[in-house]
Amino acid sequence: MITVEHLCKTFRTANRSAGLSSALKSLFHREYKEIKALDDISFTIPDGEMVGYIGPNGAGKSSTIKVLSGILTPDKGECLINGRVPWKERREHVRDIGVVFGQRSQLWWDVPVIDSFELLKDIYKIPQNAYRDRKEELTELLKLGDILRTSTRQLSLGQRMRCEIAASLLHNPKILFLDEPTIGLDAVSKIAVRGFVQELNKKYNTTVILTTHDMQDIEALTNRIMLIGKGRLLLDGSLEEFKALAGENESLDELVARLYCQYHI
Ligand SMILES: Nc1ncnc2c1ncn2[C@@H]1O[C@H](COP(=O)(O)OP(=O)(O)OP(=O)(O)O)[C@@H](O)[C@H]1O
Repeated sequence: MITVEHLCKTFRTANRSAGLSSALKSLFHREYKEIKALDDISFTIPDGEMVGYIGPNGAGKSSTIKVLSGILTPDKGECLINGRVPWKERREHVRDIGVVFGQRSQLWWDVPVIDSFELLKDIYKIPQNAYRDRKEELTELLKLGDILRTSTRQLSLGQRMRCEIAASLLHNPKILFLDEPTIGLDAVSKIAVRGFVQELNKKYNTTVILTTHDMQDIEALTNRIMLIGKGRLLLDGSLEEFKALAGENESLDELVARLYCQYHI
């Protein structure tokens, strides 16, 4: 169970104009601007739910995932995941979660994928038998047989993403955070990733929080949508309720674009 109450996070960044004289000036006098990445966010996610967390670029989606995974400490607010505060009990918390950032890799770049898996086994202290069974299961489901001995840098994007997903699940986490998991993938790879996540949820009741700009991912995988903009949670309801907002002949992409305009986000 994930409970988030009144979460706030503000980033303070230096304002810098272009040019050498501005660079010199900024050595003596700096102006700062504040960005409210998370502005009073509250929600609850029960075990086994698949949630789509959507919003435009810069809305605060990744910041939320970072707080929930314990990477980022909020300024204010509460968050309890399976009874733990993520950023305070990180060591224990990471055993419960798997995280896939589509735009970043958690695999070691120059070594065969299987070596990354072995390292993760040691990091998560996965017992040998449990690791072997899990690796075999993931290898079969994600069709990794031919690529486990290839180094990450030599994999295609689709192959790498399947390996990333397997790596995030080796320790059998109860919660999976997927941040743009199908970005840049071809249609076949996208369908494979979606199918796998559906199976995972069905078999293990894994909670899935998916952030993406791909509304087909959202439609295929989630039963609840949360829409965030400028750090604020603007909509939270079932996929059906969300779809009902669409006008006649309006696609989900068009609906989302209209909502972004409507909310000025
Ligand atoms: N480390 C940081 N320092 C300063 N500002 C940051 C930092 N991380 C995020 N921000 C700002 O916080 C806001 C929310 O960023 P976040 O990455 O959470 O958005 P997002 O919804 O994930 O966007 P995208 O869809 O582009 O990935 C943005 O305005 C971003 O510039």
